[in-house]
Amino acid sequence: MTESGREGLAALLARPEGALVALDFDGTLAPIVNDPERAYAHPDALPALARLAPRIGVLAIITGRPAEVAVRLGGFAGHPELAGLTVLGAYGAERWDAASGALHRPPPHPGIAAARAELAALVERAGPGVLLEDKGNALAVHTRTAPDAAGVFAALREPLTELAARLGLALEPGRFVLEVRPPGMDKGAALTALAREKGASAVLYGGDDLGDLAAFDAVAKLREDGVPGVRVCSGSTEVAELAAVTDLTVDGPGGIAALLSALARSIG
Ligand SMILES: O=P(O)(O)OC[C@H]1O[C@H](O[C@H]2O[C@H](CO)[C@@H](O)[C@H](O)[C@H]2O)[C@H](O)[C@@H](O)[C@@H]1O
Repeated sequence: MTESGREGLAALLARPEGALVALDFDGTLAPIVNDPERAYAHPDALPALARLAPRIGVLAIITGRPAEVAVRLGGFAGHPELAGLTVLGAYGAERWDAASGALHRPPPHPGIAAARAELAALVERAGPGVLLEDKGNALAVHTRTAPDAAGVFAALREPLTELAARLGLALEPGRFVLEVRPPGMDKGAALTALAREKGASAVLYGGDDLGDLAAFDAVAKLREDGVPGVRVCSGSTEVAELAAVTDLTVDGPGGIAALLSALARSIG
């Protein structure tokens, strides 16, 4: 644990009713699997979240998934303990609040329809094991199940970067995934806005992938602005570099669930 992380954690435990705990979904609450449609939350995640939520100010999920997909795969709806949960989907462009059940979803970016048509052909040509995940307002090309997952990922990066730029979209690289999505929002902006909205006195953010870097940067910026925070890496061999920019590394989604349970026990 870094010194700043220690301070962030101490502030969270000293005044848990003012704390914001925000977590990524895939790779942090849900183990990574081959089929994105079957990426369910770790069995210990929901009980840990349910124990922690009533003991802190705000619990949030900030994910690249559409908000309603994260709610479904996480099993987050209909739990009295999670009545205050907020899920920010599509890197913060979408919002679902458990309290009201309301879902805010912006209209699709005009470039997405054109990207959809082009990507279908590109994925077809890329060979076996390359999958297209259609998220409505974003398109993710997965190479995890290709025979040469890393090679295909590297080969697709340039054409997808070019396609995204041409259509006014952004390219979001992740764990064997290249996502084409609307620009203008990231997890850092989403986390900062939520922290300000809720008047958070301390922040904890946990994530596992490159898309979480903006949120880790946001925690560092909040710290400079006087809001203590702690950055937790859900560790993996796939994104080993993340440990260098976080305060604490735990062993994947199981480690995250154990940390959340330990926080709930410490708060009492
Ligand atoms: O922001 P996140 O919640 O971490 O979502 C990021 C992307 O996660 C998903 O892909 C990743 O998980 C899949 C299921 O375990 C795995 O097969 C894939 O290799 C990973 O990259 C999701 O499918 C994407 O849409 C998200 O953007």
